[in-house]
Amino acid sequence: MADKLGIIIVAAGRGSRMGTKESKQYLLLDGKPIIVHTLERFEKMSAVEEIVLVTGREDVQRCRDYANQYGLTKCKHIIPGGKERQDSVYQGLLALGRSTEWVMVHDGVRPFAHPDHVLACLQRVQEMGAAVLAVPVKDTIKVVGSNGTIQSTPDRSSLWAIQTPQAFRFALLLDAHEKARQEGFMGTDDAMLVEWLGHPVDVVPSDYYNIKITTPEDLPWAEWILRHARGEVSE
Ligand SMILES: Nc1ccn([C@@H]2O[C@H](COP(=O)(O)OP(=O)(O)OP(=O)(O)O)[C@@H](O)[C@H]2O)c(=O)n1
Ligand SMILES: C[C@](O)(CO)[C@H](O)COP(=O)(O)O
Repeated sequence: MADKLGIIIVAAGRGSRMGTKESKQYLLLDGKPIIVHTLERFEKMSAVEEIVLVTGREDVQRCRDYANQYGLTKCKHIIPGGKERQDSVYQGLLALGRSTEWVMVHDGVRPFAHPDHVLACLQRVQEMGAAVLAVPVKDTIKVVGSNGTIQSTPDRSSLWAIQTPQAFRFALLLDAHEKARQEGFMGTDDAMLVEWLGHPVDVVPSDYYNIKITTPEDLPWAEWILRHARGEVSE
């Protein structure tokens, strides 16, 4: 990719569903903070030149120390985030600046995005302007009403669980964020803001190892994925 590509890694959340005193992105996985595992994945990719890490205001210095300790030389900006994930991504966009052509947004608590899938996403975004990783859902999904009964069963063949990274033409994502801020529209991912603008978003197949570490039962699963990636356990 010849044009300027910026990576935003958001890690300013509190991890309330994890329920630990320490925010989940700093919990240790094989002796290393989860956020460092995630950053190392992107640091190793030759297509990646510049990473913006968005953290809690109180964690900026800690993250600077990690960047030095673990040799994360591509982590060029470490900045404070906002109240919601969407606010944190917006701060990342401002830090990258308008000379950026392409941007990829990734959750700091998704340490296992496969480099081949990240590259596939980068290829697709150049054709489509917006591309996200995803996997087909494995369960039957129901829409449940406030009275606790099933309202409907969407056709599973069209349901995908959306992951990160999510890649966009920079100007498109900035426009989506600025309009959403003006109109008070909130989305749980960046694709949602771009969809809201009416722009198509391409879905790039990923794998089920690219989990978001969200609740306590994800931690032993994450340890297993790490060992599996190193060839220490079989399927
Ligand atoms: N204000 C926020 C909220 C979330 N995130 C980041 O967005 C990613 C995905 O969010 P999620 O898993 O929901 O993290 P938390 O918001 O920390 O978790 P919870 O919702 O359980 O509090 C995480 O890397 C998280 O740190 C962020 O940068 N800024
Ligand atoms: C961006 C995301 O990881 C895509 O699956 C997800 O939407 C984040 O949502 P959460 O509400 O912060 O878990």
